[in-house]
Amino acid sequence: MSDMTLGLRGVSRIFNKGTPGEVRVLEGVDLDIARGEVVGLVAPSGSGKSTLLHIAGLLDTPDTGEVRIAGQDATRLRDGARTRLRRDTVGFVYQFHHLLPEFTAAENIVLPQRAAGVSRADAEARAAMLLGSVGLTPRATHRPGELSGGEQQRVAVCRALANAPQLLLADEPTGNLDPGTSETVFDVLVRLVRDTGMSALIATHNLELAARMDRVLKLERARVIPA
Ligand SMILES: Nc1ncnc2c1ncn2[C@@H]1O[C@H](COP(=O)(O)OP(=O)(O)OP(=O)(O)O)[C@@H](O)[C@H]1O
Repeated sequence: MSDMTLGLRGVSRIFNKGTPGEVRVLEGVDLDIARGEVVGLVAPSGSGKSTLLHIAGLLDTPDTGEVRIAGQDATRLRDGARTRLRRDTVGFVYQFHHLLPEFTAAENIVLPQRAAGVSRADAEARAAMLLGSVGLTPRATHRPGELSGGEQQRVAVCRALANAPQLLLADEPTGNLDPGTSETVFDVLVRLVRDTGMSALIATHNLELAARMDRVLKLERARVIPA
C-alpha cells in the first residue's frame, strides 16, 4: 500500500481556455499528503482553493497532470470507477453544512453508509458512535433546522467520516462560525482525523487554526508552496 494518500503531479486547471475570459487557476501543481498527515491550505479568496480541493476529491478533472489517491491513478479511471474511488476514500466538509433538511442528524450520517452498501443496523450504530464522539448524542433525532450552526457543522464532520475515508478534504469548515464555535468544530475535526489516522487537507483563512496542523501550504500565483 502506498504511503501517500494524495499525490498531485503537474496539475493544471484553466477555465475558458483560449477565450478572453481565460482563468489560469492552477498551473503545474505538485502536492503530496502522506498517510496520517494533516495539512493546512491558506489562500486568499479567489485563488483557486475550491478548484484544488475539487480536483483532489475527484469532483473535477485537471486539464493536465495526474491525481493519485490511495495509490490509484484517478486520472486514468472511467467515470464509474472514479465515483466509487471517491465514495470509498474521500470525505468532504464544506463551509456550509449541506445536510439534508428533511432528515435527522443521525439519518444524515446513515444515508451515505447505506449508499455504500452498509447494513441499516451497522450504519445506525456508526452514526450513533460518531455523534457521541462529537458530543451530540442528545441531538441525534433533531433535524438540521433545529440545530445551531456549530452543531450542524459537527454533524457535517460526522457525515464526512461516515464511510471511514482515507482522506478528508475541508473547504473553510469553520468559515461560517463565530470564533468560539469555530474553535470547537475545528478541535472536533482534527481530533477525529488524528484518532482514525486519516489524512486531511484543510483550507482555512484562520492562521491560528492552520498553525496547529502538521504542515501549512499556500496557494499563490496558481502554485502550491510551503507557507
Ligand atoms: N467553472 C468556472 N468557470 C470559470 N471560472 C471559474 C470556474 N470556477 C472557478 N472559476 C474562477 O477560478 C478562480 C478560482 O476559483 P475558486 O472557487 O477555486 O477560488 P477560491 O480560492 O476557492 O475562492 P473562495 O475562497 O472565494 O471560495 C476564480 O477567479 C473563479 O472565478
